[in-house]
Amino acid sequence: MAEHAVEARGLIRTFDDGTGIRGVDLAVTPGEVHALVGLNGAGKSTLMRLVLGMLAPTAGTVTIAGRGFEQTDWSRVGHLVEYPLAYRELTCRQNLVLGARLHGVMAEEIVRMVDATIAELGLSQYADRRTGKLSLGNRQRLGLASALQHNPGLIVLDEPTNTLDPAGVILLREALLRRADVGAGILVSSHHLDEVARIAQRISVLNAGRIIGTLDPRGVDLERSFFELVRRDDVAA
Ligand SMILES: Nc1ncnc2c1ncn2[C@@H]1O[C@H](COP(=O)(O)OP(=O)(O)OP(=O)(O)O)[C@@H](O)[C@H]1O
Repeated sequence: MAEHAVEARGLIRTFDDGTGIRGVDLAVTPGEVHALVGLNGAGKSTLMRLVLGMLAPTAGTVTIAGRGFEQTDWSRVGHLVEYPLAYRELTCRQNLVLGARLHGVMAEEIVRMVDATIAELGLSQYADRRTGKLSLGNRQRLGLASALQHNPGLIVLDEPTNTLDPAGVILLREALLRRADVGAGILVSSHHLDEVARIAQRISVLNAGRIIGTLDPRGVDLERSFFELVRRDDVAA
């Protein structure tokens, strides 16, 4: 069986107030878009940070392409969790070149790759503008470009459509589907059920730190199914 792009087993990380992640198993297969949905505070960002090794688990394991963190090839991972990391005084293009170097992209590949991603995310007219002068949405597009440009095998994005305009949402959707088509495994969190239903093969519902069920992306009235799952879980708790 092909190995997972990422696999988490028995992940636990609770905070002092008792919230956090309370035992999660999760896998993303190559070529799959796996969406995580949940209410504010359900634990989506915490889970993504655990999956990326940005936060240490109290218990559980994560493997990326079959390897533990120590052996992970981080040049094959792209992520945007929390806010886009970019130097304000550098231009969009300069930030992307730097990101490409950090991801180990070969020098002769960088210009072509950066130009392609700038066009892909609709940043051409801002390419030479200082990042500090970009609007919030264009800074988000830059963060996404940096996460995607090196065509990673694993992509992890936390609420990537935040601050994007409708054109940006479509560009992102197409960019993700293109990468999934060539085998990337994509883990993406969102509050927009309709949007994730367009791209995800699997939608996992997170509530109070646990995965409580899945939604069928082709199902009708996803909102109702989502709230029903959450309500039942809250009542059981
Ligand atoms: N570093 C931290 N220290 C203490 N508590 C934390 C920390 N990070 C997250 N939490 C708590 O863990 C819970 C889950 O937060 P998290 O940000 O993962 O939720 P989320 O599902 O991403 O929410 P949202 O949709 O609002 O972004 C919250 O109650 C939050 O206050």
